Amino acid sequence: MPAHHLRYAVNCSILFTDRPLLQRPAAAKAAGFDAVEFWWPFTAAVPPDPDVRAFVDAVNDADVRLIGLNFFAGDMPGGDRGVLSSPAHSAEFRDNVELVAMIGAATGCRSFNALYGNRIPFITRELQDDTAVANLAFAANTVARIGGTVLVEPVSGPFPYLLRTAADVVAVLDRVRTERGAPNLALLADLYHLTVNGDDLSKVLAEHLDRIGHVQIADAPGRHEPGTGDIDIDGHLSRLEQSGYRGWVSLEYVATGPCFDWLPRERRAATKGTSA
Ligand SMILES: O=C(O)C(=O)CO
Repeated sequence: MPAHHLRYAVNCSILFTDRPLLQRPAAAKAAGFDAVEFWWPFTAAVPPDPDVRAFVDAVNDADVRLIGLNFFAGDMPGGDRGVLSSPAHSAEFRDNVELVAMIGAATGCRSFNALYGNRIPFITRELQDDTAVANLAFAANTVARIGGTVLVEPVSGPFPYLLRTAADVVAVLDRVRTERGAPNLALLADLYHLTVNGDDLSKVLAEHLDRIGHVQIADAPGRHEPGTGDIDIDGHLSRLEQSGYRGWVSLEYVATGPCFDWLPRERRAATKGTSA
């Protein structure tokens, strides 16, 4: 049994992948959870209305709460990890932001993850960073209308993703706040990505506690369920709770077997109506 009382949610883009996407919120409910999150669930940045309605209905009909949603992030299976810093994608991203805010209004979701993007050949890093800052400010101002927060995440992996550490992300958040006056942005602390990228988890969680808006977990190496690797996940979550973190902890791992055997059923449900 986990030693902390933080609330869990299931990432339905990486778990329950043996089922069609629209069945996953109900599968999460049947497994005992009542909070879910998704990466952008469509191929297009702005899919047809009936597809969006079907997604919203799948969440609401399953009686689960959508607590996190990624903005459109490009061709993820093809290696893209976000379009925030891509000048060629800015218009598409901003159209997506408007739609995400509508989905937030329809579901109650208030946390939205913006992947920064990979290094793009033949344009300067400065142009990518300036583009990302402008797009983040746009996203933050748009979701502010529904009381939303934009999350930014360090990501690991073989692609040239531009933000690898918590300090990289915090520097961007500071820039958006200072230059654009947008306060509703936060660090998404994914314990797996941070570890793989060489960040010192204890230091990051202590130093940036006040900037953390969301936490995701998977063990490392492997990105599998807690207990399959070397991260002291329970210890870090307990210290986070003791330090005052009250947000969600999302399960974002590739399951090696029965997905949730490590987590007693009575610890899966979160009290609906509480917010983070
Ligand atoms: O692409 C990933 O690994 C992510 O965590 C996206 O949110």
